[in-house]
Amino acid sequence: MLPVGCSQIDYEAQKVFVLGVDRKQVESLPAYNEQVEIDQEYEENLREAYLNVTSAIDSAVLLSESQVPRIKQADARQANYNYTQAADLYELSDRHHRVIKEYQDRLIAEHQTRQEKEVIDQLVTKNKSVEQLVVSSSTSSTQATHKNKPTRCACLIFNPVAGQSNSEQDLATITSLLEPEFDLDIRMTTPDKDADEIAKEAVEQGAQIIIASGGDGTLSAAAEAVVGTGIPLGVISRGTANAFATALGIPATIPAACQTILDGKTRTVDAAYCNGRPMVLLAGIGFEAETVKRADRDVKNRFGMLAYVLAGIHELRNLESFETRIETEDKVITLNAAAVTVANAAPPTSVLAQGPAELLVDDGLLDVTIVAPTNTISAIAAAYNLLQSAYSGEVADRPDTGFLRARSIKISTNPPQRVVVDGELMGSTPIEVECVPGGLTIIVPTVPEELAEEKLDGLPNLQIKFKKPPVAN
Ligand SMILES: Nc1ncnc2c1ncn2[C@@H]1O[C@H](COP(=O)(O)OP(=O)(O)OP(=O)(O)O)[C@@H](O)[C@H]1O
Repeated sequence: MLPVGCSQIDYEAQKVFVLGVDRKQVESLPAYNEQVEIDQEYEENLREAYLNVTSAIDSAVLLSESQVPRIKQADARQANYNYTQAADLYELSDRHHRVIKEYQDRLIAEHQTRQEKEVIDQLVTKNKSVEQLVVSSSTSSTQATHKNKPTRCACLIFNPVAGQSNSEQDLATITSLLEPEFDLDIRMTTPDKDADEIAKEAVEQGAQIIIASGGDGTLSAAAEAVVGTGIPLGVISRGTANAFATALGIPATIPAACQTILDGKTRTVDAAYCNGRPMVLLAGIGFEAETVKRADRDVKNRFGMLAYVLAGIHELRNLESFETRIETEDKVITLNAAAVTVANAAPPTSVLAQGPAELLVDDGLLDVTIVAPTNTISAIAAAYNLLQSAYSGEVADRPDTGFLRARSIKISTNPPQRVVVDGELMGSTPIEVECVPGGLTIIVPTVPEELAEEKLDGLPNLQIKFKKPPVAN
């Protein structure tokens, strides 16, 4: 066992380097194997071994003296021992434990924003005990261990090509945060085996929890596979648009998403079936489908979220309306439209779903938004009006925009239009969408996500002048 202060974790090389520990110290350590119970006495013996030997540093670790942690002498068996008495053994350093430290810093910052100081204290204490010891192992050196073994099992479905970040680093961060509590069965998606197939296998094999990490395609596919199973789904978003997480109120950063999963609060939300295929967010007909088609992988890699905007602008130029027939439980409507969206849940950025302004994800109903502008200028105005609806909470009020709610909806068009379901192209009209009330169990934050009021830090030449003095808290 190695105190975290004597370690340097290199996630890319998948190695833990040992700092400032000599041969004599290693030989005097209490024996370790996976069966050993790490109780207080074991920990004290361990600490004593590290603190009592002061021989020269083994040059094999290739560190200059200034880089080596200076271990202070202290009485390891003191009755009221606390970890700050041998801070060099237990403190995280910016240089050697950047990932864990960043996670800890972000956790603290988030919770401070929410003014939950008692929660921070609990988290810091909890995290500290996780960080205190690291096992150096030739096979998997990225695993932090805790006195207790993981208590829960989960299948982690991970798309290694999602988004624009470094996926190896992302996976290392996720495992370092979750593995102290979860026995993770990590399964990678491949071009031939996507999240849907992997999640279905995991369901058949009796998975207790399924965690999906990737872009909207991966998250939706995994969610669709668990619809109706009651198996809780954890979500770690790493995509371009992160619509899935935003629509369901799940944090978009990896550390906050992992903390949500560790906290383990579940909520049942509605799902739906579109032409017999599970759907969690929305089905778009017309404009949205064309936009998704244009935002391909290469463009998304180069432009990120902008890819959708670029694709959207291009589509606006080619806007064409089509004859539409919408049938619900109690009526049949015919009209001309340029875009029809059937939404169960949608983030504010899914503008064409925002007619009703507020989409309730647990009301047992689907929301249909119809946009029918007659030219490009009014299309832009309608889209802007819908965006405003999403953020202001007031329903869209333009004559070329309409909406309705129903539990089951059939839509046909003339001519047939492309359909996109949860971000993936799925054939063309007609479609039949049926709500499945409470069909999905999802792991959500204990404290609902709050919308940030403003973010100005970091802008070039930023100057802020308050017209009135800021009110002290
Ligand atoms: N190992 C892999 N190599 C290549 N492609 C993969 C691999 N695993 C999954 N895929 C493909 O990735 C796509 C899903 O990507 P996903 O939505 O997770 O990320 P994204 O496209 O970056 O996110 P967003 O949809 O937010 O832009 C699927 O088409 C799937 O076939």
